[in-house]
Amino acid sequence: MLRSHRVGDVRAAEAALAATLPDGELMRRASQGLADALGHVAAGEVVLVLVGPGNNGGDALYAAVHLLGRGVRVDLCLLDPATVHDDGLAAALAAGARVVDEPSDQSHCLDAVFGIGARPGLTGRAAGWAEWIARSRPHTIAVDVPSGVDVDGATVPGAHVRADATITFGTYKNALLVAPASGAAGWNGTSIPELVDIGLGPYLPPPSVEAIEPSDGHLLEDTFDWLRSPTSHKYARGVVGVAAGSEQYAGAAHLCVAGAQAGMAGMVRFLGTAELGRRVVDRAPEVVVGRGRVQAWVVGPGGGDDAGDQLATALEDGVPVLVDASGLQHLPESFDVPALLTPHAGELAQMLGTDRDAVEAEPLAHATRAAQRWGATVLLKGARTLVVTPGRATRVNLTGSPWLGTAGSGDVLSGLAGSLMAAGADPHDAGSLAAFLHGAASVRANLGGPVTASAVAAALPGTVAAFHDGVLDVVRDWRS
Ligand SMILES: NC(=O)C1=CN([C@@H]2O[C@H](COP(=O)(O)OP(=O)(O)OC[C@H]3O[C@@H](n4cnc5c(N)ncnc54)[C@H](O)[C@@H]3O)[C@@H](O)[C@H]2O)[C@@H](O)CC1
Repeated sequence: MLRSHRVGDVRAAEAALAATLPDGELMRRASQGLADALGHVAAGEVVLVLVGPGNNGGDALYAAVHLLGRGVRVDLCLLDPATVHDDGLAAALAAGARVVDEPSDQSHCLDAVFGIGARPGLTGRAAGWAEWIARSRPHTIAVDVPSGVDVDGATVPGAHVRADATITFGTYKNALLVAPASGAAGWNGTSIPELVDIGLGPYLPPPSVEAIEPSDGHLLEDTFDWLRSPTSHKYARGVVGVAAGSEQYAGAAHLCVAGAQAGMAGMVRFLGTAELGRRVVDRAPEVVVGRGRVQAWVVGPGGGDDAGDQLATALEDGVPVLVDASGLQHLPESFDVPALLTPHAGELAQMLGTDRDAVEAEPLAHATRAAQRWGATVLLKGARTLVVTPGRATRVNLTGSPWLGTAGSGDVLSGLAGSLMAAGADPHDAGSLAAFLHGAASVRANLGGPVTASAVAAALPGTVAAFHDGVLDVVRDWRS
């Protein structure tokens, strides 16, 4: 699991660790790690270091000393010479760095304007530097975080640096994992921001945000007891009820069922019109049509006018429920059962009485508001799908690719997540595991190119197996 922490928690952990170490040792570790991570810069090349007033600038100045020692040339732009890290500057100058007034034609840039001490939004010269990066496109590495982003809220409320990569210290920060700020941290293909271990681990509290990784296949056996049982049978695995599809969106019924069949439940029960039921069974003969006992319900994908009635009926069963799409327009005041709500940004905006732009600008804040409002788990679909449950570390999904934004992929996701709930996962684990598997399946289905929702569903069983066996390979493909 990748973990990110809030600034206050990072600072407290740093203070506790620093108290056990000689003065300056933390910055020494950070700057050494930073210089090591800059191994791709060759002797003779010029790196422009944008230096702010705090320790973030100090890290970069000491890293510059290492670079200069390797024959790299270093230009320094100082935001304010009066407030720069004095000892760091003296060391860099003594090693041969040169102070320049403004950026010019350097092809490498180190953004050390602000770190975790940043107030969001750059102004004045710092904003001008961010503009220069956007215009001249030097290869830019952000130190700890890209300057100007909101580190905890993971938003980009004003001018900020857009980096090609970020090298961060001690633990991830929310802004490096969660959109939209994660876009400024410079994800490249399959890589994520690089983490330099400075020894913070034992001093960190539980994370603010976490992300499932390919090596977390143990989560399946941790979550689904019956996976370890040789006497397991279909009812032990659970039955998932799917109330999805309508005359207008008949395909949603098929796709939701396909997602549910690819999940962990032992049986799928379908509820819909007689005609839709016949069509579902024609394509998926394992499905049982009609009411009966289920361990979790999925209501709403591609639903019609009766979505409200279907949700009310499902809630009478007293089992966990996943509500998607049209079902989201009929939410009760609160839930008496574990609930997973799976809106996209537009649907979440409607639920909260705001507009889509506001949700996209602050997805973490809005998903959190909705989770608290309904006392439910909210899975906010997007390029960085969020799963938010009051009292739990938020999960952000890092698998998938832009190709996953395709008609019907949400129907597959809700079927899959409902299937995991029926099989014993709570809404938080079900939503986050489903998002992880769904994204990974899309990449496995066709790395680097388009996928259909049906192809994603077809790739799911193999993805579950590979995850369980710890042999998942490439799971993301984001090219910025
Ligand atoms: N605390 C520690 O022990 C360690 C800190 N490290 C580094 O230290 C950084 C944090 O250092 P600092 O706390 O000095 O914080 P920063 O280096 O982020 O700088 C904060 C300073 O910048 C000013 N500032 C922030 N945002 C501004 C804005 N938008 N416009 C104008 N001025 C603004 C603040 O008033 C403050 O003076 C980390 O990100 C990391 O790079 C590392 O060396 C590891 C160890």
